[in-house]
Amino acid sequence: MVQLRKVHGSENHFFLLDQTTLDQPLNDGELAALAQQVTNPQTGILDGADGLLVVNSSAHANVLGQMRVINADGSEASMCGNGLRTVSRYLAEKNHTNQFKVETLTADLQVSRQNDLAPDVPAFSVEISPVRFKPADFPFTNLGDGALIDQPVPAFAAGLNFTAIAVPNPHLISFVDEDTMNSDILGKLGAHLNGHNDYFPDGVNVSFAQILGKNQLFVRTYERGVGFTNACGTGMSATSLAFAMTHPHLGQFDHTITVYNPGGMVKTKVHQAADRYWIDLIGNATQTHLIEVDEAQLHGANVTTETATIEPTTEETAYLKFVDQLPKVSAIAVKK
Ligand SMILES: N[C@H](CCC[C@H](N)C(=O)O)C(=O)O
Repeated sequence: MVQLRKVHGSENHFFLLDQTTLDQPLNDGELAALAQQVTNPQTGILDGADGLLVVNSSAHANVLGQMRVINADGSEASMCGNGLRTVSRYLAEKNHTNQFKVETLTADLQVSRQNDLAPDVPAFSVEISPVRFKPADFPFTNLGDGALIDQPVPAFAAGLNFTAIAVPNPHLISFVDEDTMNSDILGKLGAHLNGHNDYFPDGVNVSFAQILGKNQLFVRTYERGVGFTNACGTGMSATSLAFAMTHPHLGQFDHTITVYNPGGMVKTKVHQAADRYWIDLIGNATQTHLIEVDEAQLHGANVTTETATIEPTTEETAYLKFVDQLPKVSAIAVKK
């Protein structure tokens, strides 16, 4: 029997699998098949999830593990901000330490345990980088041959400006008013740019942001490979950087930015040094269920209520209590 965990950052839900506990790690095809099966509300368990976080060993110095991210549709992403917080907590508790690095597809990222956000609501800070802007980094086409920063793109939506930032997974961001936030524009644009389109051949995470005040945002994201999620960590991080770059009198570098989302709230801090940017993403790392299943069922993409034993923790109740005491900033409800 091996252990699987159900975890979330701001109600962006994942199953977490530590492959170092397996006799035989899953190959890439098996990982994609398992992600699609177990995250599907119909075929999986616990109302499904937004993706699968895979922990492997790392040979890099001062690095406690490697994180891979498989979206619900089986596609692999280079980064996952909410997921990295939960992987960091898992590795911190497994190795009895609170500050270290985690290897991701393009960089070893600094992570550290933070004070609990509330009783039984553990929190971590994770580095989001590298940050890129060139069309080839997404990739995107037909939007000019330089960075896309605060530009109108009528083909996407009339009257909106867009910014493209890769962290390093690809993000398209627009600052919008409340009516636009509550309209179907984000869902339609997200579906279009993640289907057959002339701009983002590999898809893109699309975020709409409302500016609530100085260093305060509400962000909603239509994620590549998933659709609407309650929060997207890299999306909120990229949006915070776009905020500081395009609204410098409201979004400040090196200041804490509070980012509300349909699943709760995180904090970000955007930094700029000579030739690079990076973002700190701080928020909950909640573990809602411990799951026991035979390794063979993982290889066979067959984790169901028949094959797995599922134990809830007390942390979801604690997290919802934390969310209840937050200011009500949006009518957009949590997606189950
Ligand atoms: N859907 C994303 C990966 C998950 C990122 C998101 N869940 C986060 O917390 O950053 C992509 O394909 O780039």
